[in-house]
Parts: sequence; C-alpha cells; structure tokens
Amino acid sequence: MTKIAVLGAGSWGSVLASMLADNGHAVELYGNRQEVADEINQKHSNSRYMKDWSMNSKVHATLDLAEALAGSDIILFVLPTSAIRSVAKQVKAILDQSGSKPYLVSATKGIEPGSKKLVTQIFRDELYPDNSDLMIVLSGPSHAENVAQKDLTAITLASTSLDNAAKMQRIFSNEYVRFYTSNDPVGVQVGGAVKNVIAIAAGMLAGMGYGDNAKAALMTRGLAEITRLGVAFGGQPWTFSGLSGIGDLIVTCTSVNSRNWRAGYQLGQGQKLADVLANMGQVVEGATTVKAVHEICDKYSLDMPISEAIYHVLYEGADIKSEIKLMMNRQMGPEIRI
Ligand SMILES: NC(=O)C1=CN([C@@H]2O[C@H](COP(=O)(O)OP(=O)(O)OC[C@H]3O[C@@H](n4cnc5c(N)ncnc54)[C@H](OP(=O)(O)O)[C@@H]3O)[C@@H](O)[C@H]2O)C=CC1
Ligand SMILES: O=C(CO)COP(=O)(O)O
Repeated sequence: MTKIAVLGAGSWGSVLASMLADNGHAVELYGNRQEVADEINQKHSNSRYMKDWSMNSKVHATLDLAEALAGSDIILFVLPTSAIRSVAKQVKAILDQSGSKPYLVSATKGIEPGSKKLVTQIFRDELYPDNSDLMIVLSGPSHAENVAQKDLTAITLASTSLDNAAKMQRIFSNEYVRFYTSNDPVGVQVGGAVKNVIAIAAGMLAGMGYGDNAKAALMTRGLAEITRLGVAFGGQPWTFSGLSGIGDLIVTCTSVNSRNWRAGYQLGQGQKLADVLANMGQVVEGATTVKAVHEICDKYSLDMPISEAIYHVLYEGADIKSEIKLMMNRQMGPEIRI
C-alpha cells in the first residue's frame, strides 16, 4: 500500500484523494478549512467544492501539514498556483526533520507571475534543487466533476524520469482513468496552464453571442500560442497535440464545468472581474496565469495576441469588442510560422 499526502482539499484534490483511496492507497488530505475537514471525516462529502457527491470513506482530512506528510511516499500538490511556493516551503521544513524524500506530483495548472515559473521549477527552488526526476506532472482533460462520477478520463503523467512517470501510472490508474506517460514535464505544464487563458477567451465569445466558427478559430489559434510559449520554454512541439495540450484545451473551452470558461462567459456578459472572481468561490487559474504570460511575452518578445488581449481586458480596462476588432485587423500572414 502506498501512502499519499494530497495537498489541497478543494474540488480536484478531494476527487483525486477519493480516487486514490478507491485504488487501495492510504490517503491523507490536507486542507485549510476546519469545516471542510470535519465534513470529509464525518460525512465523507465536501459540499463546498463538490455538490451531491460522496467520497471514499477511507480518506482522512487534516489541517495539520506534518500529520498529512508523515510517512508519505508521494506528495500530490493540488493547490492553486498562488499557494504552491508558500506550502512548498512548509513541506521542506517538515521533510528536513524526517529526512525523507517522497515523490512530488503536481496536479496544479498555472504559471507564477513575477518569477514566471512552472510548478516543477518552484519545487526545484523550494524543495529538491538537485532532483527533477522525483517530480511528476499530472495534467490532461479532467474535470473533477466527471472523475467524481467515474466517467472515462485520460490523463498524462510527465517526468524527466520515464521510470518514475511509469511508477505513478501504476499507482494512479484504474478502470475509469487511464494514464499515459511523457518525458516532457515542461510542455505538459505549459499546455495545462495556458489553456486556462484561452478558455477565458472562449467563455467571453460565448457570453457575447459569437458562434461555433469563432470558437474553433479561437481554439486553433490559441493552440498556436500555447505551442509558441511551450517551445520557447523548452517543451517538445508534439506534446501540444496530446492530452495535456489540445485535449485539455478542448475540454476547458467547451465545458460548463470549467471555472475559466464560466468566468469568461460572465465577463462577456458585462460583469466585472472582481465580482466574477469573488462569486466563483474557487480558483480561476487563467486570471493569474495571464499575468505571467504577459510578462513572458514582454521578456521574450513572443507574439501571443489572444493571451495579450485577455490581459488587456482583465487588467488594463480594455473593451472586449475593441480587442476583437484589433485582432481581426492584425497584419495578415501565413497560418504556420516555423
Ligand atoms: N477542478 C478541476 O476540475 C481541476 C483542477 N485542476 C487544477 O488543480 C488546482 C486546484 O484546483 P481546484 O481543486 O479545482 O481548486 P478549488 O478552488 O476547488 O480548491 C483549491 C483549494 O486549495 C485551498 N487552498 C488555497 N490556498 C491554500 C493554502 N495555502 N493551504 C492549503 N489550502 C489552500 C483552497 O482553499 P480556499 O477556498 O480557502 O482558498 C481550496 O480549498 C488548480 O491549479 C486547477 O487548475 C486541474 C485539473 C482539474
Ligand atoms: O483543468 C481543468 C480540466 O482539465 C479544469 O479547468 P477549470 O479550472 O477551468 O475548471
């Protein structure tokens, strides 16, 4: 039996914790809300983040990080990107005392503004400066709501060590979630992070009444932007035609389960960003990652007009219709730039 500490008792953390307990592993779920932990331990549900769902009764929730980490073989991070660095620092202090070196798996999808770093780069800063092989990225088209219902799902596990990705594949897989391995953690993380920005744009188009052609154009040109940034970061171009690239882009741009899509939809209907984020009650990663993408475009002179338009609308008061007009009137050129 593998001992797994899942950090983040929101929607995805709870569902992954329950799935891993279904697979027969011992799971400790670390959260930051006493009422959520009490409900998980006493009623085996998490109604704040996952309505009408019963989780595996063997999952134990705690607000004590040291208790969650004790004896763990794997630490699965399912926190918002904004919390990764501070929690990683706390994890480091606890691991230093025990001397253990568990695998670090990240299910978080985002890029940290300021540092412009991916989650595994934050792990290197704060936890294991010399051992990327112990870091594995879990990413793909996987809304928590669907996995909770045991709907069929396929997800990528990526690591610089394919052996370690394959170890996680054996631990995570079951009859309803199929995991594939990859040796491109950078490309997999960029796909998972930047698709959230494109999903906000997809929601905006829907909220403004644009149709299927607009959605398809946005997703295709969005994938070109994701690939451009991913390759600039050192990712492999073919990763973006996989589950963590186009796969996750499809599900996030077309599903009402997506918080990023729903945020975009509400913005497209004229609501204010602050109200949309406050009412969501859950993380909208694209709204933060777009800041990092803007900084990356600036620093590396990358051409990412859709992502930049979302940044202008969210943080510079630009009007969505004017941004669309600007994009439609950009200098014309070839579809593929090599
Ligand atoms: N939901 C999904 O379907 C999927 C989500 N993901 C990714 O997983 C990550 C988490 O998303 P998700 O679970 O949906 O988000 P939620 O908003 O549902 O939950 C996040 C949880 O983390 C908690 N949290 C925030 N900061 C801390 C902290 N410092 N210490 C402990 N807990 C903290 C939040 O608490 P509070 O509410 O108090 O802030 C909340 O309980 C994101 O990067 C997301 O992109 C990936 C695939 C699927
Ligand atoms: O990453 C996800 C599905 O794969 C979840 O997307 P949202 O954060 O937009 O809900």
